[in-house]
Amino acid sequence: MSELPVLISRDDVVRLLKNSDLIPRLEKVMGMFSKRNNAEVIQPLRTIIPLHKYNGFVGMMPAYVAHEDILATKMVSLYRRGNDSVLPAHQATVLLFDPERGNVTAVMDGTAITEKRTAAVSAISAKLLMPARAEVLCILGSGPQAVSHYEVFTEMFSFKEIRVWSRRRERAEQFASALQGPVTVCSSVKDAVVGADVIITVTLATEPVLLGEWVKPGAHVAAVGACRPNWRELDDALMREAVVYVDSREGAAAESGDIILSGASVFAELGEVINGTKPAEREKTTVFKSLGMGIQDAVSAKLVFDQWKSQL
Ligand SMILES: NC(=O)C1=CN([C@@H]2O[C@H](COP(=O)(O)OP(=O)(O)OC[C@H]3O[C@@H](n4cnc5c(N)ncnc54)[C@H](O)[C@@H]3O)[C@@H](O)[C@H]2O)C=CC1
Ligand SMILES: O=C([O-])C1=[NH+]CCC1
Repeated sequence: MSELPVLISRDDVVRLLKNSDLIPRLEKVMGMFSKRNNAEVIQPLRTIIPLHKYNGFVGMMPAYVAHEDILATKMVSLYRRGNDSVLPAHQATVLLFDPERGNVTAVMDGTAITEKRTAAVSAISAKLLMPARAEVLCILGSGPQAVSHYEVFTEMFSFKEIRVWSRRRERAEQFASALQGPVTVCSSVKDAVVGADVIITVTLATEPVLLGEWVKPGAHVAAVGACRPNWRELDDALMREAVVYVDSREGAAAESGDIILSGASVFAELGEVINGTKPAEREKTTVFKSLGMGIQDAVSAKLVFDQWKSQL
């Protein structure tokens, strides 16, 4: 009988997963993924079980990173709940395996991993694609992803102004007052977006909230929501005008309503920019369409587990 897996809580994941360790590992694994070498990285397309009755779905995200010998699976649920629900939209668990023996070594909170690794990947996209003198950051949405994006973007960059918009103004005010630094709360998406150099969309919208006509030429958009083929956050004008980068071409073709429904073409994966095989078109308007990858969860989980063991 194998040893029982260890359980790692949300508090431990938050404490152990540092952006400074995570970001180089995410860059490395996304670069390896974009080489499409199955001997290095195996990441099947996410399997989705729709739960129409509950207005949600569960996604299964297995991945194997051969170079680091990391085998993991994340299970993540997403429910579009009513405004007054106290339950979170996303809940996730990551199983980390011993790839040699085949047993599960750790079961850990995947919700914090999802928050941190998604924001870290958006920060990598901004590092590579935002205009050279980016001064104004705009965040659309005020949920956990808005918080994790605020944290890593303020850790990595120095913006002169940070704006937030949320569908319910009181939520944007709560978001702003819970943070360390000054944030301008905006009453409309247009007010938040006009003149911004970097725009992060972290909403649960299913119709476009961000219109191309408001976006400053040369701005960078990290588009994080709208993860189903019939959901949108960005309009056709923006999708067709911008140079579009994705995390995975296969994922984007299967899951991104913003890409599928606008007919926009994908210019490159972020991993290709990291590898230097595709250019970073910084001076043009760029969209990074993020959907999330099992390999991002796998390297995050390994990092958490290694840190956790080192502190025993
Ligand atoms: N690309 C990736 O790897 C990942 C993407 N996500 C996506 O990021 C987004 C944000 O996630 P969380 O902060 O956890 O979600 P959340 O549900 O806690 O927050 C979503 C925000 O969107 C707003 N919102 C809801 N419906 C809206 C609508 N119709 N129009 C405009 N705003 C609306 C809410 O008021 C809230 O401010 C979601 O779309 C989620 O699926 C989440 C995890 C990973
Ligand atoms: O990668 C991920 O965990 C998710 N992407 C969209 C919803 C959850």
